[in-house]
Amino acid sequence: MLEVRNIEAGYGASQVLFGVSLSIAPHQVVSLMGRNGMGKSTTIKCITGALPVRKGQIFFEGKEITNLPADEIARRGIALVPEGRMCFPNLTVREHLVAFARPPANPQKGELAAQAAPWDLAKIYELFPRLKEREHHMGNQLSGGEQQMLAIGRALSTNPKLLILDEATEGLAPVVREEIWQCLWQLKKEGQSILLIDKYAELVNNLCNKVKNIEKGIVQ
Ligand SMILES: Nc1ncnc2c1ncn2[C@@H]1O[C@H](COP(=O)(O)OP(=O)(O)OP(=O)(O)O)[C@@H](O)[C@H]1O
Repeated sequence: MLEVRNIEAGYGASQVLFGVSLSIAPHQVVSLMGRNGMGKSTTIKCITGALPVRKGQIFFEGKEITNLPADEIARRGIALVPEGRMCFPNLTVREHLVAFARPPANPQKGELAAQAAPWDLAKIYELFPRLKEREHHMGNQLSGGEQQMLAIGRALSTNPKLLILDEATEGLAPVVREEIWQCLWQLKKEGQSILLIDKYAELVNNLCNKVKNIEKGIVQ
């Protein structure tokens, strides 16, 4: 469903990606692993349209999406749970989960369905009962773990075909981290396609169908 072909990218005069290739089949969970500063987040920025690709191509469901605007890439069904969560301080939990919601893919239109049952508010609350309890709290009244759950819930509310998580368990208490990993297992069970960046190698290896390593901006 996603194919990244030999992309190159960087910031100003500094080149960070020197040839990253990566593919994700429907319902696969794939991880990009690598030491700090190797270009994992930069690769994700290129896929989601936040950073221009200088060379190479990216295809999603067979169509080229290289350097399309970020909102168009999101509309095609790629949702990002960004590093740092990026919850809005002045929106309630419920508002986060309805403001960005989108209906699921329509298989009758030839679109690939992302999962068996579409994500609506009830299903997101079932996955994260804590969000239901905090439904009327503002984004800035939540703990780090709750914000992370909200960031994942918000991404799921768009019924993405591909969910991308950038360091989703970073900085969380062990018990909350465990909850997020349980959620990822649940998503895998439901057939959600996922691209995951996380530094817990053993957990990543257990969960993922495929683990790719990035070294100095190169993934082969
Ligand atoms: N906005 C930016 N402007 C300039 N350089 C940047 C920018 N963002 C990242 N870089 C640099 O690009 C390189 C790759 O960064 P990137 O965030 O992709 O690494 P990463 O593999 O995700 O590592 P980390 O785990 O530390 O986030 C690093 O050297 C970083 O300093």
